[in-house]
Amino acid sequence: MSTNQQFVPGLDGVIAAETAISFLDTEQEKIIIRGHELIDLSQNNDYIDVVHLLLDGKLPTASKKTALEKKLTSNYDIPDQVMQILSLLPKQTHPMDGLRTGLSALSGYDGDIDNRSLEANKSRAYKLLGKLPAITVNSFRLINGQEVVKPDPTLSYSANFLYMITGEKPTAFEAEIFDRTLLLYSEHEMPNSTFTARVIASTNSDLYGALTGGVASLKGNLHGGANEAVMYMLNEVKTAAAFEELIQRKLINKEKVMGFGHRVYMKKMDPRALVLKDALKQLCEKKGDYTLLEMCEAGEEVMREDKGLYPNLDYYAAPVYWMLGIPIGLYTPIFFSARTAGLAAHVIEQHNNNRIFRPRVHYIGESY
Ligand SMILES: CC(=O)SCCNC(=O)CCNC(=O)[C@H](O)C(C)(C)COP(=O)(O)OP(=O)(O)OC[C@H]1O[C@@H](n2cnc3c(N)ncnc32)[C@H](O)[C@@H]1OP(=O)(O)O
Ligand SMILES: O=C([O-])CC(=O)C(=O)O
Repeated sequence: MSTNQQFVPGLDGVIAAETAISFLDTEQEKIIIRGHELIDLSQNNDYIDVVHLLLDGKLPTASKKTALEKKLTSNYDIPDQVMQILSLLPKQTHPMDGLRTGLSALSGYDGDIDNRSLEANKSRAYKLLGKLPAITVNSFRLINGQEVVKPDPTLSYSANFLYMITGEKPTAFEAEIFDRTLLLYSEHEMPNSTFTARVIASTNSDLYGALTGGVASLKGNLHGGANEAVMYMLNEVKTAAAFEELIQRKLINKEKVMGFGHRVYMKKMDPRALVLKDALKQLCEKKGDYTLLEMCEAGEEVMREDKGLYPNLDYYAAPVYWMLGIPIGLYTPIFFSARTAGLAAHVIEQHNNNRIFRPRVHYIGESY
């Protein structure tokens, strides 16, 4: 027995929601976030602006921005018991699983968890965004047997995040590049993790549960996990020629090359990747060492010529994070942390106009 609907593997091209949050306009090659172009935002605005845009619907005025920064800073603290839970995790725990555990544990500290009103959800989202850098960094540190690091509220949101990661106060240049990566990762229409979060939210479940599911989705290397996979691949060799060979070998072995391809931009470069390629160039220039850029460009060329495939954001995020001195295990958790703004906006939108997701199947089992 089957329904009359056509089955589309991977739901390729299927419309899953009506949204006012974002849209990948492939015809005009624009990533639209609430009417603004993400690439323009990455040149003229910072992550905090985009957080406000996603959650409050418009870019902030100067005073709203200051208020938002204060709101985030005042929510930096993590309950000690959550840190204790994280300290009990075995050291082979994947950093994304550490983050997932910490995020999930925070739900028990929300005294208003059953309140799904717009205001309650928004306030919850901002509180979580305040806590995410400390949860992300300290879950990683505790799993690795390192001391917990406390946030520095005198720094900007992104500078503090980077400071907690590296243990050193970043230069303005480093903080700005890191901020740009957060901004570019903040929202991207209907990737697997957003769909996951919306599906969970559609049962009237809460933001913590929806986000926790989002972490699990983002961990996979076909999605967010690709950024760390790219860096492991780059670290396998030392020169552009060797990297070219490595990629060619992977293609001969019919392996997927991480950081390439995209469901929506399969035959074009992800516009966000170009921005981070430029950031990598700037970082190489500062260091006076262009090796990583040369390797990435060599990989890009082989993939374009041999497969007609182009880099996605993760391909250039990886070497940028490497050059900022960020441990590889934190690449995907940072992606999630930045994406929390977009995911929360989607969960709020789903709660505000909800119908439970419940698709059908084509049955191909035993006859009956
Ligand atoms: C920020 C992000 O999350 S971006 C995505 C990050 N993920 C990655 O970089 C992982 C590598 N890329 C991929 O696996 C895919 O391109 C995805 C998951 C991003 C998109 O998947 P889909 O839209 O389902 O495309 P699908 O996997 O069917 O690929 C279509 C064809 O291109 C090939 N292809 C796609 N990506 C790659 C790749 N990275 N390396 C080699 N071949 C690839 C496939 O083998 C397939 O070829 P075929 O038609 O000959 O079988
Ligand atoms: O859109 C997608 O499928 C994946 C992606 O690039 C993202 O989540 O940023």
